[in-house]
Amino acid sequence: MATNITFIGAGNMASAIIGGLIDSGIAPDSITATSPTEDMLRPVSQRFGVNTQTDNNAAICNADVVVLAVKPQIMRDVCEAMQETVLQQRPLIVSIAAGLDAETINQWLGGGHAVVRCMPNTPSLVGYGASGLFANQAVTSEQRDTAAQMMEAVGIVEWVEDEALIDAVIAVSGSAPAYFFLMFEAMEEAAVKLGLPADTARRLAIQTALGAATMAQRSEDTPATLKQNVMSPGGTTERAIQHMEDAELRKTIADAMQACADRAQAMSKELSAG
Ligand SMILES: NC(=O)C1=CN([C@@H]2O[C@H](COP(=O)(O)OP(=O)(O)OC[C@H]3O[C@@H](n4cnc5c(N)ncnc54)[C@H](OP(=O)(O)O)[C@@H]3O)[C@@H](O)[C@H]2O)C=CC1
Ligand SMILES: O=C(O)[C@@H]1CCC=N1
Repeated sequence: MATNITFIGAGNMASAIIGGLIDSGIAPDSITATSPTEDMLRPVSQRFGVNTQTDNNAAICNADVVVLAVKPQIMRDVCEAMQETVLQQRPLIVSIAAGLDAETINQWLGGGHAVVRCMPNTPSLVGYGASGLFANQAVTSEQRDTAAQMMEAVGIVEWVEDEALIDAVIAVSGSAPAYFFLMFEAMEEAAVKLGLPADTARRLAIQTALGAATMAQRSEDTPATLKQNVMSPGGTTERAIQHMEDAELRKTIADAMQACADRAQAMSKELSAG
């Protein structure tokens, strides 16, 4: 990908995408990351060998793609401070912020910009990311390809044509690595109560999740069938699954994902109003 990419913000999510891009063979000197202090930039510079900058405007001067990777709450100030340079340079803008729609970002940058809204997740760091993408009207097909290529370098990409669906993407993949990490915590705690050493329990739980995910990905069977295949009638799994169903685990998951999407919508209203 012969493209200069600047990441505004070098925190958790930007580092995950940068790490995935470097692993996929993208040249480190085509990537620049910014942060207000050198201290925050040292880890990405040392770990990935990318260019770093504390001045956002200087960092986007030669950028083809600008990835906005700061917290949603400071995005307005960050965008407005880059407005003049972005208006001159006209890069493709890729915003990864939760709860900020493409038009709000476009307006904060002065208007008329090609904006791709992207909802990635942290497994991008290891090449197993999952990103939902939405493009505004100004994005050309070439820019669409550039955005897709960038995120495909770190995982899978799904386009949505209705921007409102990005909130569903946040619920099912953007925030979802945390759901699985919670599951690992809970399984480890429970296995320790059953007598296993914590590190053994953690390794077994994580490997099992990896195995289940790989099977689900490769198999033509549905997750429901794969689950059924583990459940011997009258056996142990049936007992565990019945317990989860009785405890309304499905409803807990559905309610949690609804709360996630609702929060994204509320953030959008709060942040675009002011
Ligand atoms: N974490 C995740 O799993 C996901 C996050 N996102 C989105 O990614 C975005 C970033 O989240 P995350 O990486 O978790 O947050 P982090 O706080 O880890 O990263 C944000 C970074 O931006 C830096 N920063 C602050 N002000 C500026 C500025 N003026 N110019 C440049 N950089 C600045 C911060 O530096 P300092 O710490 O010094 O203030 C920090 O390093 C958010 O909008 C979030 O919604 C999307 C999907 C998943
Ligand atoms: O929790 C958050 O707001 C961000 C967006 C998706 C994952 N982390």
